[in-house]
Amino acid sequence: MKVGFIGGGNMASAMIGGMIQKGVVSADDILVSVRTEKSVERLTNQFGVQATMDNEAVVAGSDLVFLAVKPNQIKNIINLVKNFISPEKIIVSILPGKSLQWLGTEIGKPTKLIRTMPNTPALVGEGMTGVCANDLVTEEELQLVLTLLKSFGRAEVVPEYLMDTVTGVSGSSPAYVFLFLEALADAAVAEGMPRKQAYEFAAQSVLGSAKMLLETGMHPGELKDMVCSPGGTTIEAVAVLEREKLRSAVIDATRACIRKSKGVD
Ligand SMILES: NC(=O)C1=CN([C@@H]2O[C@H](COP(=O)(O)OP(=O)(O)OC[C@H]3O[C@@H](n4cnc5c(N)ncnc54)[C@H](O)[C@@H]3O)[C@@H](O)[C@H]2O)C=CC1
Ligand SMILES: O=C(O)[C@@H]1CCC=N1
Repeated sequence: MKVGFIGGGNMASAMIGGMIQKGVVSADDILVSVRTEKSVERLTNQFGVQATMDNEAVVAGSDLVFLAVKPNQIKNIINLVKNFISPEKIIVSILPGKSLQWLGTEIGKPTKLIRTMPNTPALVGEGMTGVCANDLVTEEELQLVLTLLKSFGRAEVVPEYLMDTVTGVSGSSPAYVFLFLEALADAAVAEGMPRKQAYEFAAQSVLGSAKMLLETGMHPGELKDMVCSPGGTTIEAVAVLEREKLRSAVIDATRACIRKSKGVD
């Protein structure tokens, strides 16, 4: 199977890297179109894929095509390539805010469409992708796409009305987590820890905490309580985070992201 990507930026590169590393698609079977010669060179050197500036050639030559450009480019791209989209090809969007119906209308003919929202931890095999499909996609085809997406992390089917929520809770959230990690490390640096070591201690702590939540099935409040010794150090930090409204800030920020995803034009 030939897998195409229109757009080879941050997100597509993370997905391509993950797929090749896991061996679900070989680099020879991946075609990518980008806007500049420099990007063609980067993708060829980095992954050994076939990179080009010819979007039509990528659609014509692929069985499955990921649309991985920015939302403001997608109308133009669809106009350029729609004549090369045939009924047996599967089109997989990774764009926020663009519904299956919107994509179908732009393409202008019955097309197998899958809408996804991945995230950049795909680059290290720990992505999280939300997925929904239109009714022209068979169960077998959906499973095939899930296999591709699971090569770089977890992937789950969700109803389409939750896709903007997926943008907020996992698509965009690595950025919020990196802000938190940077601040955590800054505090350690302020107390004299070398920067590199501070990132290692902070990142491994967040990684381990996330793993505990996923693997123990325990409530996050219970896991937090396990860390807070009575009269101890942790509860002092928790009290400051509560006073500074960390949780409200995260809820408000995530909902702002979801609102933006709903309103993408
Ligand atoms: N970066 C992220 O964490 C995530 C991004 N997304 C979505 O993925 C899409 C791509 O985002 P990024 O990779 O971050 O953006 P990016 O700016 O890194 O990449 C965009 C890519 O599109 C290509 N491109 C632009 N115009 C083109 C054209 N006319 N023909 C062919 N290629 C063209 C560029 O060469 C570039 O490779 C966006 O819709 C974004 O919302 C979804 C989930 C996570
Ligand atoms: O910021 C963005 O628009 C994209 C969508 C999810 C993550 N990055």
